[in-house]
Amino acid sequence: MLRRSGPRLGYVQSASVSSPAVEIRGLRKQFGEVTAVDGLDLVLPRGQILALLGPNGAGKTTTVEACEGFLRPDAGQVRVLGLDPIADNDRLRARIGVMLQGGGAYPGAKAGEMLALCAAYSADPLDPDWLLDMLGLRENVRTPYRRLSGGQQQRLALACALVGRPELVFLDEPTAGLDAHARILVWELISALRADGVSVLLTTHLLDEAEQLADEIVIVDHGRVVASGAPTDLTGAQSQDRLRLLTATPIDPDELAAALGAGYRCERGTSGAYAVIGALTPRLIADVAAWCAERDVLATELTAAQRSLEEVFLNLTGAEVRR
Ligand SMILES: Nc1ncnc2c1ncn2[C@@H]1O[C@H](COP(=O)(O)OP(=O)(O)OP(=O)(O)O)[C@@H](O)[C@H]1O
Repeated sequence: MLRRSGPRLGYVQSASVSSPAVEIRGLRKQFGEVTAVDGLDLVLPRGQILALLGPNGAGKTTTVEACEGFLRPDAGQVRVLGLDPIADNDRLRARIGVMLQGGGAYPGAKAGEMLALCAAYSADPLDPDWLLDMLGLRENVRTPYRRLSGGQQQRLALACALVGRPELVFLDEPTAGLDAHARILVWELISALRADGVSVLLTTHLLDEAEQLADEIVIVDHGRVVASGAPTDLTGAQSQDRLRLLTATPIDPDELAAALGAGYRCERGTSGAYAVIGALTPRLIADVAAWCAERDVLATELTAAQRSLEEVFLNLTGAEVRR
């Protein structure tokens, strides 16, 4: 668990504020014929990390942009740090950090200059050199933005979002395109934010990222919330009632389920394994093994399996690719 480990940013946010960091009620946004967000509710309490997960086109970026004040909702209410992101935009700007894909408008500017510029907007910024060190960008201080690699640009965008000591940070796919080392660096930094009481709303396609970092995961599809909860709530709810069975030769799952009796189902998974769903008891394991033995089927694996977040996600949003 990365949480509470790693570096500290050294600016502790007060948790004793009553309004949530983000509160969205009934958000709707239409683009022509396309309903991007369709009555979405979401609450991010102060000092927590919330990960928005969803297939391509699910409405994640639209939701985040409504919070950042870049988009006017068609209906619903959005409050950020207790304020209206559009009407109170000037007051909010200094208190939130936004990680922009593409890093801003100065492709010729050097990395160090860009960060210094972002720092100049804050009354009490973090030390830019320290932040560049933290993100492994020290050697790129004099590199023009357009010459940075994709991963370096991504990390610089994160540094720009954080340098003003924001109370709340919006991170849109913060580790997209990063190599494994850089991803761990960024994960540590996000954990450090949480340890300092900073609230984080992030979107990601990486299920392990959401599982590692988030206090709360919200899965959206077709602009609506389809599931939400702590990672362990989403994956663990059914961990005690699934048996994963791998066999050397195929079996008929319906026949096995019928033999096990009422209260049991058996499904064939995509990887060739079977899942027996029902009360997980010592008797069940013995019965499944005996059923295989009677049919001369070699059971190569029999495990009390925990549903992965990926299974939960695919189950809720379907397995087909979105465009
Ligand atoms: N400015 C826009 N004009 C027209 N359609 C838009 C606009 N912005 C978003 N959409 C559409 O709204 C829907 C939701 O888009 P959004 O970018 O919010 O999804 P997303 O969940 O962030 O997707 P991805 O994971 O691919 O980034 C998509 O169908 C998208 O094409």
